[in-house]
Amino acid sequence: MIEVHRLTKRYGTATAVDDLTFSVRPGSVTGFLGPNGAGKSTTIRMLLALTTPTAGRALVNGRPYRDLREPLREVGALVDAAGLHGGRTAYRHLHWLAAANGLGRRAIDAALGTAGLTTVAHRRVRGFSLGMRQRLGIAAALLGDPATLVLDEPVNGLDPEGVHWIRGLLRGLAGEGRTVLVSSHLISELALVADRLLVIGGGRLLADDTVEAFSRGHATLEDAYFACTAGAVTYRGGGVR
Ligand SMILES: Nc1ncnc2c1ncn2[C@@H]1O[C@H](COP(=O)(O)OP(=O)(O)OP(=O)(O)O)[C@@H](O)[C@H]1O
Repeated sequence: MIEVHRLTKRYGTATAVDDLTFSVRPGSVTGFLGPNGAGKSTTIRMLLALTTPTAGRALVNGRPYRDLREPLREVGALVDAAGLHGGRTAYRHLHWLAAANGLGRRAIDAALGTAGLTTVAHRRVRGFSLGMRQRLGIAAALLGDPATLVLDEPVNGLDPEGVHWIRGLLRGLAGEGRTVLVSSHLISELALVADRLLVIGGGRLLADDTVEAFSRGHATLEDAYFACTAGAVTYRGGGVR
């Protein structure tokens, strides 16, 4: 369970997240979307205590992330797969995370297996493709078998087989009763995998609804999204002359 209450982040005079309140429920996949600069990453970073809020609260299982004793057992997160230590093998990377959270070899092997990395577990991360790094980030998120998952752009860099795999994984995790929050710009992907949507723009909540209710009255989910965010888009491409 994720609860965000009146969460606000200001950088100088700019407000990245503006009095945001929502909760993310167990047993479903919740898509988190919004235009570039909407405040999605900042919200996720505050939830994971990577950024300090200016005001408000972000709670995982009723507590701020900082108060979780073994956080990987409660919330698994994929934030930035690029930030990996290239000299480490996939196994060592997970081992290092596991050790800090009281987790053993069985947890590492299970996470590597789920992420499809068993055969490359002892290769150095510097030789990994973007998709393999992404899989390693997801393995790290799954390491502690957490009830809550927060995945920022998990599809990024994955090939079609990987995209298919993550779709099944997310559905399966929600089916087990976990809370799954997924940010993505790929509306077509969210249409396939999400039960609910949280849409933000300019740091504010624009919609919090089921995919079905959000799309009602529109031909596609994409159309519904464009209608919802029309007033919140800062950057828009022009046509070809
Ligand atoms: N460290 C920072 N210092 C100053 N401004 C920041 C900082 N981090 C984010 N911002 C600003 O906060 C706003 C929200 O950014 P954020 O990255 O959270 O948006 P986003 O919805 O994740 O965007 P995108 O879809 O492009 O990744 C943007 O205007 C951004 O420039």
